[in-house]
Amino acid sequence: MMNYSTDPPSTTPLSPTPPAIRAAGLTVVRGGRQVLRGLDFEVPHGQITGLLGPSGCGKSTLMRAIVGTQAKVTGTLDVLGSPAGDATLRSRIGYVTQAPSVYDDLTIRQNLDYFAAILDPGRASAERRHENVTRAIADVDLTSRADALAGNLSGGQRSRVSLAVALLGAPELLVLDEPTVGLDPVLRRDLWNLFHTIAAERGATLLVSSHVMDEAERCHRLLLMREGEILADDTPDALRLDTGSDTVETAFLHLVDEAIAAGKQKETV
Ligand SMILES: Nc1ncnc2c1ncn2[C@@H]1O[C@H](COP(=O)(O)OP(=O)(O)OP(=O)(O)O)[C@@H](O)[C@H]1O
Repeated sequence: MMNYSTDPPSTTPLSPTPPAIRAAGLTVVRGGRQVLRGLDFEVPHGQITGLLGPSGCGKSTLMRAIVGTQAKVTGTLDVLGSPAGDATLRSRIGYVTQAPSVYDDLTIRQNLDYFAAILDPGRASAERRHENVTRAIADVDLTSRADALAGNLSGGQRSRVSLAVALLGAPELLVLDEPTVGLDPVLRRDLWNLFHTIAAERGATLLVSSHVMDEAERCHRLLLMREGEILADDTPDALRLDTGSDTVETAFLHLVDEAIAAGKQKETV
């Protein structure tokens, strides 16, 4: 096909954006057992990467290693260009664990005011803090409950308060451990829309774990895990195509069967 572009050809090649996360030979030992076994992968910048796999496969452990709270990590793990756990990364990463970390005796707004004051202290930034808190509460659709005590919220609402706390500092990387557990389908859809807005408009990178395979379809890329290993690292479309499957769930099951068969073959050789 002819190229009718009148733009001059670029003389300096564009340097590719470095990945947000890069792991090589990443291993984690917990309770004397290797729970992550020599992982090699990259998470691209500005996209939503889903971390999927059955319960106990190592998703939370991998997230803890990425945010720097996991002990006994060996191999290479670079996050936003620095080694995982580096002190300079603290304000650049938002992390939401499976257990919501909110103060029950404070309202939603008071919880956020408290964390905002830690992130951005001082009288001079009071107005900015107020704006950030109001925006983060609206982001997670809790404006109408802003003055409710956190102790009186449902489980799903409490997880959304934790997510709002993580959004406060406008982090470059958001690490979300099963953020949609216990939420109804409408809220799940709204949260996934919010994740896409955060990636598209703020250029943030999101790593979101789930064991609900239909959420895989909402990600730009997927890391499929099983028993401490990465089974696949690709886009949902490529995974379905490569395995001749209609859904990511069927593709995952196909890959599990392949891995089991390969394991058996190794045993018999
Ligand atoms: N504190 C601990 N001490 C020892 N082993 C642990 C500890 N926490 C988790 N493990 C083990 O590490 C492995 C990975 O656990 P992890 O919590 O990372 O899995 P997961 O994929 O996040 O599971 P889930 O979806 O159920 O949260 C599991 O085999 C688990 O038993």
